[in-house]
Amino acid sequence: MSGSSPVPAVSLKDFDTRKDEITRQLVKAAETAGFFTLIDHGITIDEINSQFALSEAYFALPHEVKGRIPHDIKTNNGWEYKSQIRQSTGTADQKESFWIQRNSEWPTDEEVPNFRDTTKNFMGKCEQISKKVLACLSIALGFSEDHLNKSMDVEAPDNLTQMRLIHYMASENAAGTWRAGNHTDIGCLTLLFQRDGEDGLEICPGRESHNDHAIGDTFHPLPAQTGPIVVNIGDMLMAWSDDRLKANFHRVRAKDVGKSADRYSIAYFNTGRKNIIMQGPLKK
Ligand SMILES: O=C(O)CCC(=O)C(=O)O
Ligand SMILES: [Fe+2]
Repeated sequence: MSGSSPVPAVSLKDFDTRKDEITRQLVKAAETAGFFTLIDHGITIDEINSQFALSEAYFALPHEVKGRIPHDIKTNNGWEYKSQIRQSTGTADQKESFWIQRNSEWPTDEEVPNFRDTTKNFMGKCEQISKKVLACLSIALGFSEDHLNKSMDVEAPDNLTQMRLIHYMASENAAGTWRAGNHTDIGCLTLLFQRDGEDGLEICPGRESHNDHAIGDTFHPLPAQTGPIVVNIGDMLMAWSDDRLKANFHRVRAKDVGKSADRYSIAYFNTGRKNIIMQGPLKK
């Protein structure tokens, strides 16, 4: 690991002609750190900033308005406030978040102008990028190029892929609390957007051995940058690759001592279809 980022940056430039090289880079990172960043992915800084502006506008709404769509685990849609308790910490993450799927209920244009159209468009771009990565990983695993994407069809009514807007509230002397406790992602592949200066994400890449929830293991900060997309392998893809691709632990911290400003992040969780059975190459 070197430089300011503990994970490799992979460029998607000229994807069609560089697919073999990109595949090699992606699979190497996915087999070790379980994390990489994507650059030249086609979403502009303006588009990313606009999506974050909508997220800030949404979270600035009064609790009564956000509570109009409460988080529902059956629909994967809605707002939660300091409610997610991680197994690793047993305490609630110090954050609020809004979960959305394509067929979700959305804030109205009066509540947050253009929220729905802009966010749907942004989700569509995340889907296109995810498709490229999943095509490469399918090939690397010895499957046909469309193997992983077949389980992902976002138009299918049983698709569970979702976007999550996250807001970590400003805090002071946060020792003993977590913005997001140690965890691996349960889905297939996560795309995460951060903004310059809003650090706090820490990852635990390439552990040779691990203990429960990676407590006591070494975590490395992954500096926040507007532009590069942080991508990580989730538990599903680890299973579907017979453990070859690694779902690694990560967490988000505020400063133990002193003030931490608000932090916003946007995660796109490729989760796949509920009614499709997937197996790894060894058909275990
Ligand atoms: O907000 C972040 O940077 C990470 C969020 C995360 O890991 C998650 O929601 O699964
Ligand atoms: Fe995560």
